[in-house]
Amino acid sequence: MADHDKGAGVGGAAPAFALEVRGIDKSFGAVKANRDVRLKVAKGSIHGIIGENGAGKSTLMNILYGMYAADRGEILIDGEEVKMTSSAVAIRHGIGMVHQHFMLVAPFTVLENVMLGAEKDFLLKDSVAATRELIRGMGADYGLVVDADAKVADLPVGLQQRVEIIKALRGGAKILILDEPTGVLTPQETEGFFAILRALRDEGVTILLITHKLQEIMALTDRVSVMRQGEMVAHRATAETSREELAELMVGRKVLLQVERPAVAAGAPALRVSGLRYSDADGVERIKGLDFEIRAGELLAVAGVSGNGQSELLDVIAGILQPSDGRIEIGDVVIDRSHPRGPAEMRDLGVSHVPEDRHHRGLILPFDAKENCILGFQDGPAAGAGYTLDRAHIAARAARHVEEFDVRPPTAELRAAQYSGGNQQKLVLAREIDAAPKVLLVGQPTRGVDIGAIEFIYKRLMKLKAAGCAILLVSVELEEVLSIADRILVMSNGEQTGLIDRAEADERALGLMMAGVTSETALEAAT
Ligand SMILES: Nc1ncnc2c1ncn2[C@@H]1O[C@H](COP(=O)(O)OP(=O)(O)OP(=O)(O)O)[C@@H](O)[C@H]1O
Repeated sequence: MADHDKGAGVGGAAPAFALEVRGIDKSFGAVKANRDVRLKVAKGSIHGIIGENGAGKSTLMNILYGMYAADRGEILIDGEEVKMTSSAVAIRHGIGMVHQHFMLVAPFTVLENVMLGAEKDFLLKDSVAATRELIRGMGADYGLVVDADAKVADLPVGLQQRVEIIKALRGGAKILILDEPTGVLTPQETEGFFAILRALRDEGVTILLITHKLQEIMALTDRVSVMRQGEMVAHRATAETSREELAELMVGRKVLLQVERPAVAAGAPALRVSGLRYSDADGVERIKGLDFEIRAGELLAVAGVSGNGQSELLDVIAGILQPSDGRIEIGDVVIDRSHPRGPAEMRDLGVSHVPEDRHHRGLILPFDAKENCILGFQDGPAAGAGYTLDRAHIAARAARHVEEFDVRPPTAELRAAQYSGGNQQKLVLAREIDAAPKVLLVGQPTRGVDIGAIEFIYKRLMKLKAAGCAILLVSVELEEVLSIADRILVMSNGEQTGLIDRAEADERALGLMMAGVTSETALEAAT
């Protein structure tokens, strides 16, 4: 085991460990997801767990939470060994977990969700009043403020996450596991979330945080452990390491934390959007008049707090939603209310789409990677004679995607659900980029993706740009927007508050525009 620990135990009494893991092994068929994993987590600390996609982080957390049985190894809580045979056992021992994909019941209220599953326990007596009091207390003590009577479906993701945390803590959890908690949060929500975690730590809660964002590790954690290919390869005190060192420990080589943007001379307009409006089924106007164009070889990034119309913009251009007013032009083809086009027709015009939600839109999780690699392309060369599919073509195509996009494990035989999050994202990107699109629509391309894969995805996007593709990218990550965009469109409440060159932009000005300030005022205020 390559367990080189630096900066541990600086004199004084031996630290108390809330959690200790010894020699955990776990295989899925031939895949060794965890190998002799060892970990010690100090009480009342925030401990980061990092590693590439597929390194085995979620597997380890699922074992700690009793969702998977380890093949071998021990788990100690407060120094006592516990057989984690189910989540109920984990919860009884004070472990709470917030999953990457929330597990709330959308039509229920916050209160109902917090009660769900605990009806028999502490909430049985006078349960509604007790739960209401619990939610109020969590707000007062930790900043987990949320309206108990709001319907979960109506809450922004940041508040839904608070509900998940309240649920995880409701039985008095002392160890909180968070799997990629900020992947879906806006920068503003992330700040609030950090404050909550610090408040919890100050109250003695031990937090295990899985994240791909090294700046979060640096800003928030006390210690950090690195996993690679199923093993724990290093442990560090956060104060004694750097983003660069952590990136290298994770990937096993130096990683470029900056993207090289090739100088591409922009060509003819490939996508033009004028006076675009969209109203949803309830008549609420989500897009309120957008005007922009993207030339061949250009990358336009849409920045904004999520829920400000960006998702709808991608869906309207992809042909999933129809505009209520205005027009879209792809080359010389016009799409408007009287000339609507569906997703298949947009694809035929050369528009590829990497949707924001890979689980619901990008993949069919029970299908294998081969089947997923032809979604939307089943009528092209993948089609065999009559109503059949050309299996040999599909297998070759999937194998190419796996190879070119470095999908791990390197096989197209698994069901999409069995790949780790980042590898699922690579499968979607591979399918859409392989179509050599004229226009690529991408939503949150690096959500849940590790640092090596981010570097790779950016390179592929730059290559596509160099080949003359016009790219429209939606991202809540300002760092991402600033590092890869040529121009930036800012949306706030469905309106276009700015369209500026990247060279003119900085985080402050963008933040102001995202809050609804127009670009002239924002740029002036930022200088
Ligand atoms: N239920 C499963 N069945 C089969 N293989 C699985 C299953 N869950 C995980 N694996 C495999 O185990 C390995 C570790 O996956 P895991 O999800 O733990 O990685 P991770 O570090 O959390 O990755 P990511 O950062 O992408 O979420 C991967 O190779 C994955 O394909």
